[in-house]
Amino acid sequence: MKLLQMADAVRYPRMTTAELRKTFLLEDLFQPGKIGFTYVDLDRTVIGSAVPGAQPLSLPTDPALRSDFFLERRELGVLNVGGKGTVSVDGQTFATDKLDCLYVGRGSKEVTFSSEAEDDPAAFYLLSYPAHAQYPTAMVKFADLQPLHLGAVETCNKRSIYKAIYADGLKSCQLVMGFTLLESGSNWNTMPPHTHFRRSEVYLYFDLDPAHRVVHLMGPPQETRHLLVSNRQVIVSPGWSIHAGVGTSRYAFCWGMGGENQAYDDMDGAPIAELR
Ligand SMILES: O=C(O)C(=O)C[C@H](O)C(=O)CO
Ligand SMILES: [Zn+2]
Repeated sequence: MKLLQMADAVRYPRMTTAELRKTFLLEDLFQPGKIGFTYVDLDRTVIGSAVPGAQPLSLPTDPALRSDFFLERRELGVLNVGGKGTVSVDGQTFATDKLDCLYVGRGSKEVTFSSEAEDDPAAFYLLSYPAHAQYPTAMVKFADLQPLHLGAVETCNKRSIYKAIYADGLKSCQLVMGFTLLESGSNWNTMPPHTHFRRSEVYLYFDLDPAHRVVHLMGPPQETRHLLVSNRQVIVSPGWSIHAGVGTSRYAFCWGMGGENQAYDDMDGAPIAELR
């Protein structure tokens, strides 16, 4: 497991492009036939991916966790952004299609991931935080999610927010997780932007053509920087940072949060005209 140490808002303005990318961007997820993780010291976030091939992949523990099994003191959100695949949790199996989301509760011991077809493998995005209590392992299908429609054609930010793990959906200790799909012709996400010092956030950009990029904006509203992000790469966004982006073509993204509260709407808006 890689260990990632976050920069703070004081050090951040003097960072080079390479330093910003090394600190806030995870570039090498979703390796075929592999499961892998990065442990971030911010909110004890663990970010990972599993792309099973012919053989299933098991959720391993790691010396960094000092636990007998991965979910001994943690909870896990799983979003399938690839082909059909199955997640098995202590003998209970969940057949997932693309955009189905699973919550795996603290205390779950044996978790395995498999693909239905090797030539169209499942791509499981994994996001985990410490958990103080056990909530039931459960899945929500994409078709059963009720989207929240935001934005407008005129501002190129028409999009649908699908909340999966949150107070009125799959229950969790601190993880809040869902994804946002942009309408054709709209390419801005989270604009106007916001911060929420009470929670850090993690964005996985996906369904982006390999030749295209998302220009992700980060930093305090009055001190922004940008990062050029490719398909299936992850941005870590501390509570002091905005997290917004504009694509050079269509994309989707999964957002997930951990921290002080689970109130999705608890955001401190940053008016566009005040951004620097
Ligand atoms: O497009 C959006 O707006 C989002 O998806 C916003 C994220 O869900 C978010 O930042 C939640 O805090
Ligand atoms: Zn946010």
